[in-house]
Amino acid sequence: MADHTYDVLVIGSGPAGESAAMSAAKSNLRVAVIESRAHVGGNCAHKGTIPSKSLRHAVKQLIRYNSVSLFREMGDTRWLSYPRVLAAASKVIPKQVELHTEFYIRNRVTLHTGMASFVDANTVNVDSGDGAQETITAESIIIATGSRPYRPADVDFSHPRVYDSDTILEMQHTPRHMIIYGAGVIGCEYASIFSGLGVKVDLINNRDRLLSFLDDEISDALSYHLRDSDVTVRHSEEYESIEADDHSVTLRLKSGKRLKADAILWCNGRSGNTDKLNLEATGLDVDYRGNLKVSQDYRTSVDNIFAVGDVIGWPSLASASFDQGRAVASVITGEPCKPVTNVPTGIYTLPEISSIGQTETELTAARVPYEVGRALFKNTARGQISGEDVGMLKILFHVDSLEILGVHCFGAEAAEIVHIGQAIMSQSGAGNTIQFFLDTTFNYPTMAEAYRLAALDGINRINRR
Ligand SMILES: Cc1cc2nc3c(=O)[nH]c(=O)nc-3n(C[C@H](O)[C@H](O)[C@H](O)COP(=O)(O)OP(=O)(O)OC[C@H]3O[C@@H](n4cnc5c(N)ncnc54)[C@H](O)[C@@H]3O)c2cc1C
Ligand SMILES: NC(=O)c1ccc[n+]([C@@H]2O[C@H](COP(=O)([O-])OP(=O)(O)OC[C@H]3O[C@@H](n4cnc5c(N)ncnc54)[C@H](O)[C@@H]3O)[C@@H](O)[C@H]2O)c1
Repeated sequence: MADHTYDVLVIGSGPAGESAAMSAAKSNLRVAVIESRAHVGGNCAHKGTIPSKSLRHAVKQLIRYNSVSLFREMGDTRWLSYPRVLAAASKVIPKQVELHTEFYIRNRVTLHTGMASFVDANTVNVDSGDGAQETITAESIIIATGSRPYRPADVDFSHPRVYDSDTILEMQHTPRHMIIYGAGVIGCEYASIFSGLGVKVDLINNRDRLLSFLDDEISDALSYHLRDSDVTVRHSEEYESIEADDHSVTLRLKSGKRLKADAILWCNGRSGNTDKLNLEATGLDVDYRGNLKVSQDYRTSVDNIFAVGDVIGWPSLASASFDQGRAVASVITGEPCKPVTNVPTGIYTLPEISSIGQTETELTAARVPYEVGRALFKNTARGQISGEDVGMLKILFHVDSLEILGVHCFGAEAAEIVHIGQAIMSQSGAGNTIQFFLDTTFNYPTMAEAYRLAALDGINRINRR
């Protein structure tokens, strides 16, 4: 049994754990990371963000090949199987692992491979699974163990027709018809992926509209485009039972409906990875989803134990997890903590969706006098040239001060485009104004032109009053 002592011990090597470890190491602290998987990168690189975005990219390329008339001179439209697209998409994972492994080497962060469990508030046992055990002590411990798909006990996930967002990355055939249960971000993204491959999709939503945190117009646009891609969205439904046999899977809904398909993808929620940590040894409690509660500076109720990333719940994004990791390292090194707020939304459906700031519904409820400036991608030169002309940029701004209050976008590269608006919104005082887009010369033709068009549209609406 080996013993090690560090200033900071991080459990988990996803975006939250990695950025906490690298930040602490750069402040000359002795840092170690424990990771149960053989490779670093977390669920982000192996099961979540990276494989799903890579799959979606491959599908998008296929759709493009099949829809652009110029390519017809090279041959007929093509169909690719899910395993084939998956194989192409999976190539990015080892590249990610290599990239992230280098960070540990360069920053002299020691990596221990095995399952971590607490012995006490400063001591963690690492079980490598082959009988070897290590004991590690550290002054500060950061829990960054992430999350996994939530699996209700009455659904048989061992059946080869029943998948969740982890096991779908092992599916070795292409269903003709798929049910996606849960229309959160993961469900909507996979609905785009499978419908893009020509799979008939039934998307079951527990709520009465898709992604209800989005601006209504954007949510409606997503519904329209999913329908247009042969996805049947069923709102306000809940499952009664899921039964699978050799030939099909049957989903019974509480409303009395019965749906049959070749496979079902369960996308209804996630649970924090805390069950293996032996938290009893520290006195820490978790909520019913296995998540830890932290204060503004990411400290748990035990003074030297911190938690960041998916294991603390909302917003459960890789983007936010990276920043939470850096923030917690600054707390440990005694610097002021910058809590991670104002996180943009980037949803990689087809079409892509992204937003920052308030929605029309929120502004109306708060009685803020606002105006809307819109630009349709089909009216931009870049959109017309690229053929990616489905989409819209919408800027919400205060009618008196012209302060930008929200930016909502759907269409090609929406997740990139939103950052221009975010940069202006983050300017203090009079720096945050829609006027910026009228006073600044942008490259042409670019999708950024949509900001100028939207600003002109908005200002013209005010001038017409
Ligand atoms: C399908 C899908 C798509 C997504 N797409 C996006 C996206 O487009 N953009 C975005 O910003 N976010 C996205 N997310 C969310 C994003 O992946 C997560 O927010 C992010 O991975 C959380 O990072 P983390 O560091 O908290 O944990 P994770 O990435 O979950 O990593 C935690 C690590 O801890 C390890 N671990 C767990 N328990 C122990 C233990 N006891 N001992 C040792 N090691 C342990 C795990 O093996 C894992 O490697 C997506 C998620 C999913 C599922
Ligand atoms: N592009 C992106 O940014 C992106 C892509 C995919 C996933 N994600 C992140 O992954 C997270 C999970 O997404 P999702 O679509 O699975 O779920 P979701 O958070 O939208 O939840 C779906 C449903 O499951 C329920 N639920 C969640 N956890 C549960 C639990 N442990 N027990 C019981 N019910 C539970 C929720 O209340 C909701 O009704 C999201 O928070 C999202 O931010 C982000």
